[in-house]
Amino acid sequence: MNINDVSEPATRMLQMITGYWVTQIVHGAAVAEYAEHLQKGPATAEELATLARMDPPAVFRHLRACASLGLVGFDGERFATTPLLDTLRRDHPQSMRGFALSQPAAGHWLPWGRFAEALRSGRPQTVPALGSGIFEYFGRTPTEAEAFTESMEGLTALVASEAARVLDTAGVDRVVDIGGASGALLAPLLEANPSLKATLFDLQNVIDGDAFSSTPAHIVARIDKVAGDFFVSVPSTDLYLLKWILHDWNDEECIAILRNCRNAIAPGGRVAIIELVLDEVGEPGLAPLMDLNMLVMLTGRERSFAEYRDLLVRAGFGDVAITPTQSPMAVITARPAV
Ligand SMILES: C[S@@+](CC[C@H](N)C(=O)[O-])C[C@H]1O[C@@H](n2cnc3c(N)ncnc32)[C@H](O)[C@@H]1O
Repeated sequence: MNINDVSEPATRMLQMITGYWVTQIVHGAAVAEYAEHLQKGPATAEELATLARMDPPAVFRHLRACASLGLVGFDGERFATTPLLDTLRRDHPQSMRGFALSQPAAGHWLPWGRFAEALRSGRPQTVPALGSGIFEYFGRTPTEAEAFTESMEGLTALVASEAARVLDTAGVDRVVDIGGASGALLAPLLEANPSLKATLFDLQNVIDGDAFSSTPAHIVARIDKVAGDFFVSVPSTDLYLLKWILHDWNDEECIAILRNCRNAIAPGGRVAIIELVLDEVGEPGLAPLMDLNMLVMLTGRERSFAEYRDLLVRAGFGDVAITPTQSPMAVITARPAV
């Protein structure tokens, strides 16, 4: 077996099996803030260890592994950043920092450590691993919760301008982002339509957190923040956004959320669901892998367009349409059935 020949099945398998090492190496780079520190110029392992308050020999070994993965460059003395490492900067336009901090942290890592049990039982592993569901866990671990909200912001940046391009808000008074986390989805919509108002709706701990960290102040001024539980009720409006909400929940829970939107929707209103949409079995892409994240973490699942349409119809909506975007996500719109 040639360990460098990725066309060899055993080599690929070895890479897959040790994939979690890479996950934690990237997590360590985010925790040590190499991307932020190296933005100012190349540095030695000792200097980076001092800045990060970490063990210098361990930091050198970490940086050597990072160099072998193409995360940093090395000139024989000092380490330098790369475009890949730059995506771990908080101010990067497509920042992956929050994702790198939150996915390999205990809230996701411990349930994923029980993956085989999720396969056996078909049930999420958050309660056995964390003692509660993930959103309750975030309620008592503010640092991890903030990293998760930041991760949602980074991933939303990949799709927000596309959502604004395909969603016509002419004549819409107010858009409500249900479970909107950092509110990053709202900014391009508000930029595109100067008369549009917006509400960010999420759990109390999220609303109290560091929302809108990357949103310009003149846009933030147009957004109300409302704390609540979408299983109880949602604010009334004429356009609801639900991005990466329904995939968290099982069919009955999704229908409960959608019925609350249906009950509160203004005449002529719409819901817009923004999700990865499952394709044929064997199609490459994020959706089949995200589906397993839902299996381990929550009661939800990824769905096909037909499955989303079925949920919407059962919750009292019709006129269901899907618009693909130039991101991995699609926008599914619906209006109350007459
Ligand atoms: C997967 S995140 C999606 C965040 C955001 N929509 C996005 O796509 O970036 C799910 C969001 O739903 C919120 N959430 C979970 N349970 C909720 C509830 N019962 N009521 C309101 N928001 C809730 C979480 O706090 C979190 O911000």
